[in-house]
Amino acid sequence: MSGSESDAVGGADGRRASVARPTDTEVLIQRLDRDLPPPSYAHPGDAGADLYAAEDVELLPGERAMVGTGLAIALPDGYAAFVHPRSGLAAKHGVTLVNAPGTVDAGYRGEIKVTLINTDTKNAFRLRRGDRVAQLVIQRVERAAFAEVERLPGSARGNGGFGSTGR
Ligand SMILES: O=c1ccn([C@H]2C[C@H](O)[C@@H](COP(=O)(O)OP(=O)(O)OP(=O)(O)O)O2)c(=O)[nH]1
Ligand SMILES: [Mg+2]
Repeated sequence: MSGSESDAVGGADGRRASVARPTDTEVLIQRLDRDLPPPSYAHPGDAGADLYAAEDVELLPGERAMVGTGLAIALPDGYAAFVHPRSGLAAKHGVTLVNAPGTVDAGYRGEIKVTLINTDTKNAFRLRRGDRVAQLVIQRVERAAFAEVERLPGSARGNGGFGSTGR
């Protein structure tokens, strides 16, 4: 086995149909690749909607690649989308994202891409077009008004970090 899950390209897979609810935030999507399914939540209550690979990729041990998803989106202002790894690929194959989670800005209209890396030291990983490659989490985000001061207010943690509380 190559490690590929071989989801059907363009398959009307009822199991993964996302049913929109009235409380869902509308996110406009454009399928740049019409043969791939739209992003979909596998279960009600899932935070991540699966993204599909638009191309075949083979990653040798330690190798990385930018993988297209054939998807572009327009988020409402005040939102961002985060590209997260799939835990199954990580646990079974050591395949994750170099920049996890990748940040998709609300103003970005290009194709969402996935920076896949094979961290396995022995086995190559093969992904086929149509396989689920990553998941997209949509979140509201705050914009900061950065206010410069001479001295920051004190806190219980202070400057302690990087293991300051022990193992
Ligand atoms: O995993 C990712 C991360 C980013 N992007 C896209 C959407 C995002 O809005 C844009 C820029 O991402 P980011 O700001 O993280 O990258 P950068 O290196 O700072 O590039 P830029 O100078 O274009 O901001 O690239 C993806 O498609 N996938
Ligand atoms: Mg940037």
